[in-house]
Amino acid sequence: MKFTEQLWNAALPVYEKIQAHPFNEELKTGTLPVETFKFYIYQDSLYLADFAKALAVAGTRSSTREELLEFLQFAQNAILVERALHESYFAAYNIDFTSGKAPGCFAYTNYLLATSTFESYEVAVAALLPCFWIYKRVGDFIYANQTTPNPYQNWIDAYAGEEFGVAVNKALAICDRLGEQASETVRNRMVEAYLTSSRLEYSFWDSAYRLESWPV
Ligand SMILES: Cc1ncc(C[n+]2csc(CCO)c2C)c(N)n1
Repeated sequence: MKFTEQLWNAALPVYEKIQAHPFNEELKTGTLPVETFKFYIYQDSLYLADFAKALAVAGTRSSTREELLEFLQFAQNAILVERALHESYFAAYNIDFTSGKAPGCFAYTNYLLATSTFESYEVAVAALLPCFWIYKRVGDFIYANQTTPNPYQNWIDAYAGEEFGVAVNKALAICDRLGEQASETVRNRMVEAYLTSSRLEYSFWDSAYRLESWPV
């Protein structure tokens, strides 16, 4: 069994909860309230800026130039996606939030930044993988089962698209190589990191669905 298949199995219960979460269910049927989508887009733009930094930092810790280049390309792409969000959705929906990161976004971005900086390269890669893989699987699921016409079509298309699929496969190949070469101890830490990020992916959607704010 490939190492990434082990990761998938370890976090399968979390993935199933993500796929069935009312945020994704309502995105699929097009019934998600627009205020919720706006809140999510705003949080995602804050997420992507830090995610790009975490990818770049993880890349600097790789042992090959090929992987450094791939991570820098992922990072560049995350910034371009963030810019596209601003140019399309922020303008179309008149988004002008100033509230900053909600707790769900804060927890996830800080986990990724800390892990990519202070953990081993292997563990950092495992922590970054759910951002790619879970999004791809959720995107494909929603794309295949969506109600059309759907007000969130552009968003759905981006994550079910061919281009994003290529990036996901590259991230998977890197993680498989690292997992196969790692010791048992490192592999266990990679599983733990993958699981934590999967839980934080869930929390991110749940936070947006609840329009989460700080209790104080
Ligand atoms: C919370 C959250 N998690 C994952 C993604 C997906 N994503 C956006 S850009 C990118 C990689 C670019 O190379 C990935 C995987 C997201 N948008 N928001």
